[in-house]
Amino acid sequence: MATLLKHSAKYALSGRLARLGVHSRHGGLQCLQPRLLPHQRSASTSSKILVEMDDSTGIAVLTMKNPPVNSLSLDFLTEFSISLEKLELDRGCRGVILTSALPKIFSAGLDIMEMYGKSPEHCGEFWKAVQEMWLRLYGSSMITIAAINGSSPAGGCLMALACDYRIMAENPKYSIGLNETQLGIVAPFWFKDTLVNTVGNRAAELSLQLGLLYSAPDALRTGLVDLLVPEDKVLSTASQTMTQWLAIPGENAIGSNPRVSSS
Ligand SMILES: CCCCCCCCCCCCC/C=C/C(=O)SCCNC(=O)CCNC(=O)[C@H](O)C(C)(C)COP(=O)(O)OP(=O)(O)OC[C@H]1O[C@@H](n2cnc3c(N)ncnc32)[C@H](O)[C@@H]1OP(=O)(O)O
Repeated sequence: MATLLKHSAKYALSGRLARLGVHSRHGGLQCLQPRLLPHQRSASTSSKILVEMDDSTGIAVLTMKNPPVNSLSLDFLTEFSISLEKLELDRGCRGVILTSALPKIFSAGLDIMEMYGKSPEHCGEFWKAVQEMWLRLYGSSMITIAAINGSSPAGGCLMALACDYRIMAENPKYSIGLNETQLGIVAPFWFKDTLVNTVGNRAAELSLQLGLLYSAPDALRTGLVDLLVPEDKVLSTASQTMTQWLAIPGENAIGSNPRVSSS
């Protein structure tokens, strides 16, 4: 029942998502290997996204590679949503790890150049693409883990928040948060809701009103991220964590998520 509710809530998020249908990708218990063996891997790449799929575990690593800072441009967002949709349609894919190929940056958030001096039509298309990215990630029927290996302000933080679990590099130079207020912007309500659902009301109020960017230790204390690990362990820890989540029987890890399920 919980699973069905999760599915119906999730697919109600977007008419386009409804096309994906309700099917189970989370079969019984499996013994999963955290490491990817070369012969079991497949990779697909677009210019800004690399997807590496391990068929033996059902774990895909989606790596953002849009230098210099993985800003969320219209092109990037389009490629991102297409990549995620392909994984969603792949019944063999059960979990996605989201990470960055760039040193020091997870994502700088929305591409500022997409919002400056552009036509209303372009802004509308861009905004739709931002919403689509969030809907696909937040409403995914796969387990999603953000492997945050760099700074992640504003829309970059939203991406991480839209995942089921967040693992961040314990580098004192990295920061994360919905800092829109500091930029003279009010974070849209669904940015706010995603934050509230993660850190609770009071922490979200302070965070949004002051436009706080948290250091990695403060992000952990606030609950913005779930785990800090040394920088070179972010991806391997994400892989191990994913294996644990995918070992939860049936669809219970997904179905018991309160953000999309009411029983
Ligand atoms: C119905 C229609 C409605 C339409 C409405 C549409 C608009 C709606 C608006 C509402 C939006 C609300 C929510 C907003 C969310 C956002 O995400 S806004 C973006 C917020 N992000 C930032 O402000 C990030 C700013 N950047 C940084 O803090 C730093 O750059 C960094 C990421 C920490 C990296 O620092 P560092 O390594 O020191 O690199 P830099 O030298 O600073 O930058 C390198 C180059 O990258 C460019 N750049 C940085 N961030 C962005 C970005 N967000 N977009 C585009 N470009 C970016 C930077 O300018 C540098 O470029 P060059 O000078 O050319 O090298």
